[in-house]
Parts: sequence; structure tokens; C-alpha cells
Amino acid sequence: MYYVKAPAKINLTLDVLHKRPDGYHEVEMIMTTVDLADRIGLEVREDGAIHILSVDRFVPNDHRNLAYQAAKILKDIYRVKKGVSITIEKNIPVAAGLAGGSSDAAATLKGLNVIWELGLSLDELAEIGSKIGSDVPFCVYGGTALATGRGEKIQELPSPANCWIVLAKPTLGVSTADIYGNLKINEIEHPNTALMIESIQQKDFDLMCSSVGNVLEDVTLKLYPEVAGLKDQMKKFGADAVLMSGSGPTVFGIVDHETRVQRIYNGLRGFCDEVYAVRLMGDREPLA
Ligand SMILES: C[C@](O)(CO)[C@H](O)COP(=O)(O)OP(=O)(O)OC[C@H]1O[C@@H](n2ccc(N)nc2=O)[C@H](O)[C@@H]1O
Ligand SMILES: Nc1ncnc2c1ncn2[C@@H]1O[C@H](COP(=O)(O)OP(=O)(O)OP(=O)(O)O)[C@@H](O)[C@H]1O
Repeated sequence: MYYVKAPAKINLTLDVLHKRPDGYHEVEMIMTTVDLADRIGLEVREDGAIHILSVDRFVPNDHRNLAYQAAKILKDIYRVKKGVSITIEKNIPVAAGLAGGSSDAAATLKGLNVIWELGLSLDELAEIGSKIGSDVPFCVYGGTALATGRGEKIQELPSPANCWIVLAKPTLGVSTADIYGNLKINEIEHPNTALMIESIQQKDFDLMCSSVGNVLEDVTLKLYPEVAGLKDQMKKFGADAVLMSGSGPTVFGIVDHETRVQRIYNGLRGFCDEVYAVRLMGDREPLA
């Protein structure tokens, strides 16, 4: 069995510039990885089939699974005769705004590149990943990056200042399409992406905390007031910065000292079933 880690991502900034003719939105977002990951196991099948095994009841085991789609697209493009059995050990909350499915797809692309001996570069894998979903190219590279276009144009950044991230996901799933669909473009208050980039390059923790911003928050918080409540709780328990990740509903707190992380984690456990205290990773994994 060949194993590949599929880390979750958070958006430190998420800005939308305008709606595109293709129905997607032009975005400008800073994403980074955290130490919460699914584990993808891959085994070559001689019968040419693609099989998915995931024990999470919210994750489809068929062509709807993004890991399945990753195997299928590689098989079709490179006329691969072999198949693969894919086991997904799910640790990232589903439909959470943490790119769980996108990261599984990216990990599957990278793992199949090895076991099917395709010899593709990261750039080629990211290009293929963009056909699966807008977050997949970032997940192929990992680390920290500025993503533009519909999210598929990736410019690598250094890792931010070391810190902890407390993630809290209310028990609801959010449709990314619905959130983007309800966005009022002319009412957007744009975050300062350039300042966030500067804070990352300087490894300036305080500047990073003061530069976070996600324009999709207004939509998700109006549709799901419990997400706004969670933001307030995270602030009350003392996080240095609080933001919703992606289209939500996960809220994350940025914390500089491990001592405070436990207090915030324990406090939130009183309100929320899915709470995680993880390190911000921020560096690219070595290519498998
Ligand atoms: C919200 C984020 O997760 C932030 O990282 C991403 O922008 C969304 O990434 P994703 O879930 O991989 O998105 P996709 O699966 O490609 O698209 C889902 C739906 O979200 C909307 N969508 C997505 C990306 C984008 N730049 N503009 C959009 O309007 C579209 O309605 C699309 O049909
Ligand atoms: N491997 C997978 N893991 C999780 N969900 C998957 C997977 N494959 C397909 N899905 C489907 O995709 C939907 C969105 O799941 P996902 O966890 O990727 O959302 P997300 O974290 O909000 O993604 P993003 O942040 O990119 O919007 C789920 O409702 C699930 O049915």
C-alpha cells in the first residue's frame, strides 16, 4: 500500500474581485496548510478498476468522490491500463471549508504519479487538478500560496510565523456554490492581500493577525448565525485572530502560545463537537 498525506487548508485571506463569464468568481486568496490531514492509501489493481473505500458516511464511494475523479482523469489522459484501490482515512471534517475532498484528490494525483510511474511534474499535476476543482491545484503544491484566477493560479509564498490554529466546525455542511451564488459583489469590503503577504514574508505574527479577511463570511454568517456565534466564542476565549475558512462553516482561531490553545480548545468543546488544535504547517511537503 502506498500512503500519501492530504492536509487541510485554511484561507488567511479570501477576496473576490468580480464574477467571470464562465460563472466562476475571480479570487485573490492566501492559503496555507495545517497539521490536520486525511491519509490516502493506494494499491495498484491489475483489473483496471478504480475502487474507493471510505468509512465516512458523508463521503461518497463512487464517481462522485474527488479522489475517484483524480484517478479517472489520469487514467483517461495517459491511457493507463492498471487500476487502483483507494482507501481514504478521513480526519478532515467534510463540507467544512477546509478542502478535504480537494486535498484527497491532490494526494491521489501525487500518489498515482508514483505507483503508475507517470513521471509528471508538480506543475503538470496541478494543471490536471484544476479540472477536478478550484482548490485542487493549491492542494497539489501545499505549503503557503497566493491563489488567483478561480483559484488555480498559484504563486508560492514562504511559511508564515509559527503558531497554533484552533478549528471549530459547527454541525452543518455548507455548499460552496450557494455561498458564492449569494455574494453581493458591489458590497464587498476587500481585505488587504498585500499586507497579509508582507506579514508572511516578514514572519510578523501581529501583522498577520490584523490582516485576516474573508469576503464570503458575510454570506455564510447571515445564512448560518451559529457560525457568527462560534466566531464570538473563539474571540472570547482569547484567540489572537478569528476567521471563517473558505466558504465555511469552519471557524479558525490563530494563537501564538500553546498554553492558551488548550484553554480555547476546552472552551469551544462546550459548544462544538468538532474542535481541533493543530500547528500551522505552512511548508511544502517533499514530493513523494
Ligand atoms: C471557497 C474555496 O474553497 C476557497 O478556498 C474555493 O474558492 C472553492 O473551491 P472548490 O470548492 O474546489 O470549488 P469548485 O468545486 O471548483 O466550485 C464549486 C462551486 O463554487 C463556485 N466557485 C468556486 C470557485 C470560484 N473561484 N468561484 C466560484 O463561483 C462555483 O459555483 C462552483 O460551481
Ligand atoms: N474525498 C472526499 N472527501 C470529502 N468530501 C468529498 C470527497 N469526495 C467528494 N466529496 C463530496 O464533496 C463535498 C464537499 O466536501 P469537502 O470536504 O471537499 O468540502 P470543503 O472542505 O468545503 O471543500 P472546499 O473548502 O474546497 O470548498 C462533500 O459534501 C462530499 O459529498
